[in-house]
Amino acid sequence: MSNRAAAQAARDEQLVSLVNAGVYRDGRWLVRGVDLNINRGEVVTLIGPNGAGKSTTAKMVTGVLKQDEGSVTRSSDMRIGYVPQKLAIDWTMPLSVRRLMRLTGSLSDADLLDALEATGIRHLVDSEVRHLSGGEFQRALLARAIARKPDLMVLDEPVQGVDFAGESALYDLIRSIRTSTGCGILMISHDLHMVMAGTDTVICLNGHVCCRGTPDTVSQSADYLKLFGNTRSLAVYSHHHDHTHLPDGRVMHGDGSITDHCHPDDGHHHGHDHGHHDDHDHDHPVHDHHSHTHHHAATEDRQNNHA
Ligand SMILES: Nc1ncnc2c1ncn2[C@@H]1O[C@H](COP(=O)(O)OP(=O)(O)OP(=O)(O)O)[C@@H](O)[C@H]1O
Repeated sequence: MSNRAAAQAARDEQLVSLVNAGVYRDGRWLVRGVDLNINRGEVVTLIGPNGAGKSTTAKMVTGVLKQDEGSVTRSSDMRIGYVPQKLAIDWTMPLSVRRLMRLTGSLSDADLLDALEATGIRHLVDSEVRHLSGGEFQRALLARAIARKPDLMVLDEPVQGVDFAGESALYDLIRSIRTSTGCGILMISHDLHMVMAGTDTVICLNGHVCCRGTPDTVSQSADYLKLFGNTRSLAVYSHHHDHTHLPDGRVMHGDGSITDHCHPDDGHHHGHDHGHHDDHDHDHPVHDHHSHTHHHAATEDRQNNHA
């Protein structure tokens, strides 16, 4: 059986499932009411603005954060490869790609070189990490994750610091990793951008699930168009939230009107009692929250070192 057929055949195998999952910290819900399944061979992308709960949701998936309500079920022997948004690395110290690959555990030379080969940077194995370009660095992080042959890859902003052409190449690479290994992939992105093309399922978060579906379904759905604009190209390539969560939990829409919910009559708030989402203080658009600054610190450091 070809790799592709094998990946296809295994598609029904569910790797992780979140049902009505939420995380409550410091007196508020960071994210709530998340339903999410990832099957083997499937690419699921979380989109949404800063502070929307994308990383928090990914951490529930990996088990780094435990949900405060709802359920999270993981396939028992699942291996997870995580590509973080930032790395706590001292960029003033010399660090080769080879050592970067082994920072989190031992790895045979063969597996190490195979992974670098798969991401197209085998020739850089002895290069200094701080001298890598943005795209090469992201490839090194991807290689580090796939070297351990994960069942599920979680990629937090995999194209940051990468130019437009490099971004397209990286998404191609991520898709090819999915096809050749059959792993499931959870990606996080700030906006739809190019991520749409290679994604099976898009879940848009804004403290809760705003909308979801295949890229085509999402970009053509009345709900999506209502939320994000009414031209398809705009819908696919740029993602605008047309509402602001006020500190008191109510929602101000683009036209200035204020309601208790983002889109009270369109059926997104399914099943559970989501009304109480908006009873909490999730003022996404206004907080310049520490985690964002924190997350990007290493990238900025790295870029400074490149400068
Ligand atoms: N451990 C924590 N304790 C308290 N608050 C937290 C914690 N982790 C994250 N937050 C807050 O939860 C909210 C969601 O954060 P999260 O990192 O999930 O957002 P995000 O969608 O990934 O954002 P970005 O695009 O900026 O990375 C933010 O307001 C953040 O400050």
